[in-house]
Amino acid sequence: MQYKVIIPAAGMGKRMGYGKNKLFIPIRHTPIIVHTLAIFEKDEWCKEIILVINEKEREEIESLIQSYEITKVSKIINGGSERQQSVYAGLKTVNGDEEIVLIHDGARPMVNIAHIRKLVQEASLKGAAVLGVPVKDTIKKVKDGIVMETIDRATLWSIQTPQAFRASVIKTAHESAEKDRFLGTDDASLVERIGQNVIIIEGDYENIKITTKEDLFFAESLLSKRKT
Ligand SMILES: Nc1ccn([C@@H]2O[C@H](COP(=O)(O)OP(=O)(O)OP(=O)(O)O)[C@@H](O)[C@H]2O)c(=O)n1
Ligand SMILES: C[C@](O)(CO)[C@H](O)COP(=O)(O)O
Repeated sequence: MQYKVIIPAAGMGKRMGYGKNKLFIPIRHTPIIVHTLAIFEKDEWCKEIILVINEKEREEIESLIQSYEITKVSKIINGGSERQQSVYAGLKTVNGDEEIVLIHDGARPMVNIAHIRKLVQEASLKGAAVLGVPVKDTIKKVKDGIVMETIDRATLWSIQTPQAFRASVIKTAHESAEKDRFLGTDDASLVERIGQNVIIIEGDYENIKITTKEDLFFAESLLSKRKT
């Protein structure tokens, strides 16, 4: 079983406050984006990486790909101002309709290959599948600083990437979202809105998205543990 992966890496890392794209921050002397790319370089089921970048960072990215010998990067596409636009730019380069396409944040360098493969198998059967973990905290709806509602935690999952789709499903979903000017925070929400079921595959709590500086400490200790 094989898949292609689109890796959006064109963000600005504003919440990290690093002053440039957080994906260049080194963890154990290797940039975050390289850790992420290396996972798919290693997975034999992955046949192609489509990397979506900020055009101003092309030279830096190409140099990293060369020096770390990431051979599966077939295309380096310029992204947009929103994550969804970046993903769609990468998706437009995918021709087949039946192939399995994964979309994985460049900011998630610790995803487990076994979970990726479960996603691929589920997406090939059902058309759409995402990784997630049950929420550990109590979640409440708040308005103007006042708690409006406590949501039943048994129904809540924290959704991650990769998100895996049959190419025809995710292409239709992005086309529909663009036509309707709908902006979602993940790709699965675009698929849900066109009436396609999305299957949850339980992942693990190590697959964090590196977003704020506290996440760097967690990532550093996890990657150190894995290397020992
Ligand atoms: N216009 C954008 C915005 C985000 N991303 C990518 O989507 C992933 C998830 O986005 P996020 O964690 O929000 O990254 P940033 O947008 O860089 O962070 P911030 O919102 O703090 O600026 C990241 O790998 C990021 O590089 C992208 O390709 N294009
Ligand atoms: C796609 C995602 O990682 C799923 O949790 C998340 O929605 C990305 O959000 P961001 O604000 O673009 O990082």
